[in-house]
Amino acid sequence: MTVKMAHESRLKRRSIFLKGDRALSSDMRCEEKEVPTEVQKEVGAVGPVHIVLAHEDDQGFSLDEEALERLLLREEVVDLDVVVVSVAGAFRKGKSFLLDFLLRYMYNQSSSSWMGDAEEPLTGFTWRGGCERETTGIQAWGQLFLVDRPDGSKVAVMLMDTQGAFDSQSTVRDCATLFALSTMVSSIQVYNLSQNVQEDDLQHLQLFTEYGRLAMEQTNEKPFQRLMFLVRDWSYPYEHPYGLEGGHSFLEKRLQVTQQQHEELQTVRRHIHSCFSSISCFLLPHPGLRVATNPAFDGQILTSLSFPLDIDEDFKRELFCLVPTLLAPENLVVKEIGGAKLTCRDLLHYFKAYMKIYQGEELPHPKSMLQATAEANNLAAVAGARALYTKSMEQLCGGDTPYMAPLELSRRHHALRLEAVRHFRSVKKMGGEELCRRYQEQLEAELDLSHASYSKLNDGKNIFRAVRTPATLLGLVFLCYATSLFTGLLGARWLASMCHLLMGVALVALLTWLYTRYSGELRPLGHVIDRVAAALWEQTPHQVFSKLCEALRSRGRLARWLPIRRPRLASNNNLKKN
Ligand SMILES: Nc1nc2c(ncn2[C@@H]2O[C@H](COP(=O)(O)OP(=O)(O)OP(=O)(O)O)[C@@H](O)[C@H]2O)c(=O)[nH]1
Ligand SMILES: [Mg+2]
Repeated sequence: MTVKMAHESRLKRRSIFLKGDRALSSDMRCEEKEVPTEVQKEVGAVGPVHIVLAHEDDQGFSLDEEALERLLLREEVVDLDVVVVSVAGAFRKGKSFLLDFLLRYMYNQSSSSWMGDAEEPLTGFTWRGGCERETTGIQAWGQLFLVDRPDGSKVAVMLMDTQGAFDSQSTVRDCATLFALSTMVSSIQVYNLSQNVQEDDLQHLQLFTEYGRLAMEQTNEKPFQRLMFLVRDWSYPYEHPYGLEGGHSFLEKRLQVTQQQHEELQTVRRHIHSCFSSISCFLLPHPGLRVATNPAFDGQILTSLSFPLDIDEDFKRELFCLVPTLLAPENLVVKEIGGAKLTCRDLLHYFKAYMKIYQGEELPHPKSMLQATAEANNLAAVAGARALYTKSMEQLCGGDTPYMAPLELSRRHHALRLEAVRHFRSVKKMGGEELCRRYQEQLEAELDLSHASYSKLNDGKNIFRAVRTPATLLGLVFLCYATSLFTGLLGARWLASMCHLLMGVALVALLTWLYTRYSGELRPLGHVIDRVAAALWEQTPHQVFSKLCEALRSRGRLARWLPIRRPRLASNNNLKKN
């Protein structure tokens, strides 16, 4: 084809476009325009505002409260009901590109030729070709649009663009946080997908919405409002035609729950149905290879002589249906939480509250599928090994078994611990050696703790341990009595009185202890008396006895009874040396 023929065919196609498309025909002109249009001027004057900022180095996200306040607390919108339209999904799938058409519609609400001038570059939310991510955090259009609804009410419409999920710099937690946050604050969430609705798309939606539901107060109502699956580059119009109707039949099939399905598939579908009050689907054709692959394409919807790049007719036609489906006054959905409509002022508060929850540490961290599976595998293996150990220990020294020598108990614990660890290691697990070692350490620590509590239980069965407190207190009573008699005889009355007083205290303590043991009441008091008695027991007879043994064993027997000379602190010496 010669250059002239190509030029002619382009012009011909342009005129077909102008005639064929009812709505677009009136406003579109073929002449090259140098003066920016009204829409261009308005879009250029405002621009997107970063309301949620993504921080580098795994620092998460933060809310730019001032920017959000500037947007939502404007006098003309602050008390109006708010409609929030958000587009979310994987990165590099044309979200910002689509939002720029939504912008054109909002700036040209009354006109049927809202798509704008044919040769006008597509501006607004930043979009571009290439394989690296563009949008980060959450951006809102720097102006809310006032719309009169058919019922006479006036609402403010906010358009929101989100960071694409699954790029190489974001963790699963980042993706879940942004998706959940945008779903929580929006009344219409567009889930932007490519080519088909795959099972993993549904699983991610389940994960992200569950993460959102976790941060919201529990109610019986569905937590989110309208969800639209937007399938880009739909290539099977012969099975399900483009648009809303084709999307409806397609989605009905995809989200159908049948008894033959595996439980896992049923759960995902039930979860999605339980989260949104209305779910729809729109099948959008491919915009044309030149849109997707040519770096020089700047969003013009019509071929120009200098840039022979244009958007496919099918795409334009379907886009022309899609945008009003979302934004026509009769289709707007006011944001509601817990059944109450939100004004812009309310939305600001909710935004701040939700952001705080995601910045805090009380929510669990969503994990990748492999990580979650590996952790579940390891946890199951730990539970199996722990059960094996506990069963054997219960048989050995459980509540209804007799007292056992502590040394023998410790020996059996070590043998069973080894067996449990061997069992843990023999179970096949995902996640590699590092993770396995971490869980093994956790298991070993748990078994040691169990051993400590079995030892205590065993000690409790020792009759001498059981009578230690009353024996100590009785001993104290007799000691005080004898001392008071002796000191009374010597004439040291005040000392005798002191001994009487101490004897009284010991007697009251003994009676209280007996009462707590008999009734099971005042247990903390009983525990304190036990501890004091144990301390007395260990400090006096036991310590004296052990010192005596040590002294007898040593050469200079009496030397041991002399006050201990403490060695000087090494640090002091060092200091002096220095
Ligand atoms: N295949 C295909 N490409 C599209 C479509 N819509 C836009 N594009 C192209 O996709 C590329 C990325 O567009 P963006 O709007 O920046 O994509 P995004 O999803 O916002 O990307 P991130 O901001 O990185 O998440 C651009 O080259 C667009 O021309 C579509 O429906 N199908
Ligand atoms: Mg983008």
